[in-house]
Amino acid sequence: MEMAGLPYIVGNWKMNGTRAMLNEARAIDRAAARFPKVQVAVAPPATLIYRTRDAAAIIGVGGQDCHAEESGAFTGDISAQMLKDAGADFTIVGHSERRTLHGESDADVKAKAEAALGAGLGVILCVGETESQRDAGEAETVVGAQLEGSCPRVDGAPEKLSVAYEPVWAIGTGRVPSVEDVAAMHKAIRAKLVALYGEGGADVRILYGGSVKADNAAELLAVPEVGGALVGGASLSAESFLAIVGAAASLDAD
Ligand SMILES: O=C[C@H](O)COP(=O)(O)O
Repeated sequence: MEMAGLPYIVGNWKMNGTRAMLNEARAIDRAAARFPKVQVAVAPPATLIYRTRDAAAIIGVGGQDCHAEESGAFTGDISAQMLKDAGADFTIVGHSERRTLHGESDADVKAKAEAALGAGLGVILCVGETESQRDAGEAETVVGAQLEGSCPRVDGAPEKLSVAYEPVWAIGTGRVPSVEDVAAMHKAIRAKLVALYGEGGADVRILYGGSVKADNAAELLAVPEVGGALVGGASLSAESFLAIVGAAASLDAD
């Protein structure tokens, strides 16, 4: 379900949610019908993908990670084909929590992104600098290198690819970069995507993620080259997530 051009608001539930969370998914799905100019999706834990797909008619449903191989002796892992089979439309890859806590390299992330595209999934590829990298003035260099190393190189890659810029220091902290810093980084990401993919790189959606809430969403989503948001904590209740979806819808109406 690719709807390039529309703001893309994606909830990453991380390791949160048992079946009771399906009520939130249903509420998000029902409300999404009121916002046809916003593409809405959630990435529940893998255990809930099938049920979320079953409970929701309109919104996209995605995984939070996948293995690069299709099948095999990889205890605890889930392949892109399995996500697709469970009803996923897309998967997140390269989230900083995977890069940091699971030691995933750019090469690992690239292989995962290519596997996901090969399985017919959309991909949200995450990049972002740490606080010390930003303080050292290295943020754009670090993010540029992450993109070089982890962007998928397969035919038609850009069509199903989104990039999420998530400064590590803004995730779950309540801190967000200034709109100027977001604008500068998204501009740099756009230039890198065009360098990597040519014309197709101009259409890749670039999401912002990191402490997006109802009260800052409109300001962040209005920044040039911000094509949506990857939302963690505020996506865990339909009410707070829908406030962000509503902010995206109002921008479109302006
Ligand atoms: O994938 C989502 C991000 O890590 C942002 O999380 P957060 O909205 O809780 O800061």
